[in-house]
Amino acid sequence: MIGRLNHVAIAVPDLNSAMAMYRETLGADVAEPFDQPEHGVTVVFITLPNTKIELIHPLGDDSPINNFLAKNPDGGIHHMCYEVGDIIAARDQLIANGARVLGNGEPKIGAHGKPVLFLHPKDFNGTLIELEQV
Ligand SMILES: C[C@@H](C(=O)O)C(=O)SCCNC(=O)CCNC(=O)[C@H](O)C(C)(C)COP(=O)(O)OP(=O)(O)OC[C@H]1O[C@@H](n2cnc3c(N)ncnc32)[C@H](O)[C@@H]1OP(=O)(O)O
Ligand SMILES: [Co+2]
Repeated sequence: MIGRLNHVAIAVPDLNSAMAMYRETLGADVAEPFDQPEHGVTVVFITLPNTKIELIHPLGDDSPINNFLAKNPDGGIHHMCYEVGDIIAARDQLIANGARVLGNGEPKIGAHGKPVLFLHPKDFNGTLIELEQV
């Protein structure tokens, strides 16, 4: 069901210093930040030859990453995003197998303009999984 690794997301307490570290220290191709109010985060994409890194920072008081950053004040790996061909078929198969889909179960449009869903980290060895339909 899952295909390519679309991105690895890292929650960061300071977007500007994280961008500078990837751009200057690690020499990566770092894009400009953009707000995703539907998701409660500000996002910066970093393009690597084989995948992307997504720096995420809370946007608004009820950001879904607030608790994570409170527990991990230096930041940390927040989720992995895997590509799927049909997100509704993937969702229904996951639910049938007992996995918990977060939110109301309906895909939202993600940072690439494509439908995304999240799966509960407690069902996947402590890893929050994002699915993106490509
Ligand atoms: C724009 C977009 C895109 O790429 O297109 C994005 O990625 S948006 C990316 C941001 N959006 C999302 O993350 C949406 C989906 N996420 C959520 O709904 C939430 O963040 C949850 C995953 C339900 C966690 O919510 P919250 O932190 O408020 O709950 P909580 O503190 O009670 O956590 C419940 C348990 O899960 C653990 N936990 C929480 N976040 C975790 C994470 N990222 N990875 C691994 N474990 C995690 C906590 O430590 C806790 O375990 P213990 O009980 O053992 O302490
Ligand atoms: Co993501």
